[in-house]
Amino acid sequence: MSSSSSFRNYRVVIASLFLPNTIVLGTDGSGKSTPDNVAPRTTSKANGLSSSAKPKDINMPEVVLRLQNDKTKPAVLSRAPPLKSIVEDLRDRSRHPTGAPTSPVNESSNPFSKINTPTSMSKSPSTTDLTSPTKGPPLSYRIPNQRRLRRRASSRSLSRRSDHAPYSPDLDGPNPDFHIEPNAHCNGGLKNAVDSVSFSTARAQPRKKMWVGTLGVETDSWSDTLRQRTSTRLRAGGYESEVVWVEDAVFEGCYDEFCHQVLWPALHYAIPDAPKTTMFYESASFKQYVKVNQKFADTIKQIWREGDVVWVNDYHLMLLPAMLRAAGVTGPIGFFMHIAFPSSEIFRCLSVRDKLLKGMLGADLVGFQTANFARHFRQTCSRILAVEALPRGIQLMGEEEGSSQEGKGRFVDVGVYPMGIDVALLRERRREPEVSEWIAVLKQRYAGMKLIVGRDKMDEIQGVKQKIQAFEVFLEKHPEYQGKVVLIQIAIPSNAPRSPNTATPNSALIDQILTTVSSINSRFSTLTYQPIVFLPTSDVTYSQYLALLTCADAFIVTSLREGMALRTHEFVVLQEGKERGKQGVLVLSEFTGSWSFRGFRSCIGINPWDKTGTANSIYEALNDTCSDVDAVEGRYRRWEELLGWVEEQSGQKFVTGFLGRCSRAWQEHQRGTEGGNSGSVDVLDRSKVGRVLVQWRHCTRRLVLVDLEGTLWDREKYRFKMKFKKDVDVQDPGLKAAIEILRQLNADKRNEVWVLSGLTVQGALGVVARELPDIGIVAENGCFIKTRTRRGQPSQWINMVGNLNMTWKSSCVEMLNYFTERTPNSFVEERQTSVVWRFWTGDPTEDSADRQWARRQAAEAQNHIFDSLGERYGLRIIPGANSFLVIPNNISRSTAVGAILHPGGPAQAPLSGRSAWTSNDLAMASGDDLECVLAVSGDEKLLRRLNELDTAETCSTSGKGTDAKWRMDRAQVGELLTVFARV
Ligand SMILES: O=P(O)(O)OC[C@H]1O[C@H](O[C@H]2O[C@H](CO)[C@@H](O)[C@H](O)[C@H]2O)[C@H](O)[C@@H](O)[C@@H]1O
Repeated sequence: MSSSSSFRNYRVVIASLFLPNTIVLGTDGSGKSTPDNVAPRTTSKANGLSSSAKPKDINMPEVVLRLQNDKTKPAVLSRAPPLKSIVEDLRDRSRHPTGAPTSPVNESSNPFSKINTPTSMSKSPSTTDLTSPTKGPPLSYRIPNQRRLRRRASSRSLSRRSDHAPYSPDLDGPNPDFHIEPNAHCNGGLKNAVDSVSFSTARAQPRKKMWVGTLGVETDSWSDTLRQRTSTRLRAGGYESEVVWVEDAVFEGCYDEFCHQVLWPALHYAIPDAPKTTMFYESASFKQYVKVNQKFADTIKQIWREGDVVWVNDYHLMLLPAMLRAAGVTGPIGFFMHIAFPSSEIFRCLSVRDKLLKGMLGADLVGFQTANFARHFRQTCSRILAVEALPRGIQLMGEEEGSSQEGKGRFVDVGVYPMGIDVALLRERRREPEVSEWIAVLKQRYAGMKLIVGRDKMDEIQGVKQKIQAFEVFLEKHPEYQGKVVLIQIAIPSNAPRSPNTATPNSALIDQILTTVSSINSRFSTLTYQPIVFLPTSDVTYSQYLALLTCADAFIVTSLREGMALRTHEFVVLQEGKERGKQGVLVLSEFTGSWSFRGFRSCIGINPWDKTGTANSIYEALNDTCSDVDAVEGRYRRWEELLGWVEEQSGQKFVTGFLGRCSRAWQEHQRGTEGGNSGSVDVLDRSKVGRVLVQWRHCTRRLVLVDLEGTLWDREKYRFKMKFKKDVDVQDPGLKAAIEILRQLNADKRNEVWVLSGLTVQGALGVVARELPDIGIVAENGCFIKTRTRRGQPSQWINMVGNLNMTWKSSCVEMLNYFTERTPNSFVEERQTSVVWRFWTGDPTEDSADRQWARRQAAEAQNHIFDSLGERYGLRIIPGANSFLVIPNNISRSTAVGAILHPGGPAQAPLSGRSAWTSNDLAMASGDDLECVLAVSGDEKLLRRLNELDTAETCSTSGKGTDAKWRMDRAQVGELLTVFARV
């Protein structure tokens, strides 16, 4: 695949831990199984919307809730039970000691009730009937000790069919029945976003997709035949899924332990509570994590074909990109992190930090939900792996200077791709009659009351405890709201471990939350009022959920950290159609991805750690009586702004933006890879130089621009040999050889030679200037230009940056002195307008602990300088293998060359009254006679700029990704320039 046109037909392989659909053994509710030879349910597309058969999990990214089947819908709704008093309710409960919910929801028909909800919650007296605000948990309710939330505990179990007649699948039989159902565990946000994109019609969009993932059920006991039959069924059109088969125990170690107990908290910035949580940052289950990732790599390798784009999703698969590369996947690979990414100070606590980062860096593009997460990732890579972090991504160093692989590093793009929802589909869903019916029921039940709604996972990260506590403070501070406001909190089971004997932090937390809920309810309840209604997700249908969001006066998210928070986007859309100014208010934690977008600043932001502040915000959200025109208008405008952003940041934009960039990044990286597949950047060597010489030979005017150190002159080698003694450069035979080549080039009157350097005007450049007075020199990366001597006019050094604020230099040197003290044999080189830190003066090919230490120090130093001075003074840092340079942003060789080429530029030679370049020949100013430019440089910016000239032959010597027309091996620069000098 060498051109972008190939991408019009590409297939996207979406790797995500769970497939969108799963296999359930036995027949479905209607007694049907899914025959092997019948076409699967198809997903028809109309206006880009999925109209796949129900039940479907639309816009439920945080947990998959399903529509209830027909049994639960209008018939029940239209006969909603009469409003009962708490006395009646308690009487009912005493008749039904299990506390089984009496809501219209037919729980048995909700297959997710047995998956996402622990028995302890789904059957506990804490569950309550949505339609009855007066009902609730008995005040003394507590979770029994043995209860634990086991998020996926039953997910891989075969006993999911409790809603039907007992079923014992005959797994040994030749053809056990099975059917296909939506997978409760798949990332609903991702699935909805992918489904919102047309994979067949649009140009420059993927034509096909293939999901790769696990089923989310236990499969150890499945025969090979059953595996084959189910794999074949899911592969077919309509499902387009490839199953990754993982042993149950391996999956459990990977998912329940490593993902949920190590990665989940760490990536959400949770500090280990050592020594209580011994497994927090170090876990033997990493081995299982590796195995699961490897299974994915093996499976993808089998189906991967040229032209595919592989899209790896989320923290469960951080090792996969590098494994795919190792397995020989040569096409584009993208990695998207759906959850948060912490600062390096937290990430560095993970014992397997290097492996995880290197795994992700196997991708061409690594995407995050917010700029902060992306920045953390870049800094973490730079600090932990000592690689170069640039605003656009990570430059991997490749091999060290001097080795045969020197400079052959790879670039990994890092970008921000905020996830969004499928707004059109949500609107379609809310128009369904049962949603309206539930809206009517809720309005009647909660008439005269303010409704606050929340839906969160029951773990430390999503801050339910903080929310409940803040709500209590609110009721205390504003007694006028007692009896008038209800918080309906939908609880998603948390990521608790499976081990039956472990008392987990989560079970303690849930205990704490439910105790607090009980205590608040006992404090503020009356005969007809209960302030908090606590519901497990399994007790809420999707229609009820949409109705709740529609009726809510406020929606509150108190996450302590979160990747995005798409439920808030749903809330915003569902406020549509309300009377102007009556839209509900969003109260949103500042620590969510959603909050970090400008478009979301119209909500009420809260710090969830600040209970009083949150309580005040609840008051603010509810107290907006909309009585005066300004308030009405203000409320409406705020909601309108939120809606604008939700529409703008759609799921479709997320998918097409990420995949489009991933393909382009891969193409760019191909160009930058020596001998890359695209073949678009040829190596200019002896065999090909003839192609350039054809034109060169006939030019009467040639501009030669060549980098000195690192390109024409291997300075470091000699300096190392001479132990970096002062003024050693001027005696270097390599410098003399370089001067000789420049002399030969300059001897031809048709050539105007310019040397480009990062060195100061003294030292080596002083020697060049003395030996070759009539060539031009750019020193200190563009800070100084020495004009050429021609026609008797003396040359002179021009300061290009006389007006620049250089106060940053002393602070920078001070910081570097600190690092120098800790890094043996390092030193600071202060230049006029830049500072260099040489952190390694030993053997450049050495890979010792000392050198690694020096590189880590360098990464650390770069980050300190960048964070404290970079933005303030507009500095950039250019890292090298053994040193890095700190220089103002607006100084570059490219700018200097611009000044040389531009007649009115600052390099205008004062004596000639013309620009440095045109001083020799006015005709050049018009470009008429500018027949040929030869540029040999490692400066990509400069080469790109020169590419704009038709007559330029640009050659990159950096070994990195390049837009130059040619690549040139540094070792051959002298020899090739001699060829040019002779023609
Ligand atoms: O619980 P897991 O199976 O380990 O999955 C983690 C969560 O993934 C999804 O949420 C994340 O992605 C969402 C969409 O990009 C984003 O809005 C959210 O903030 C992320 O946490 C999934 O929706 C959750 O149910 C999973 O718990």
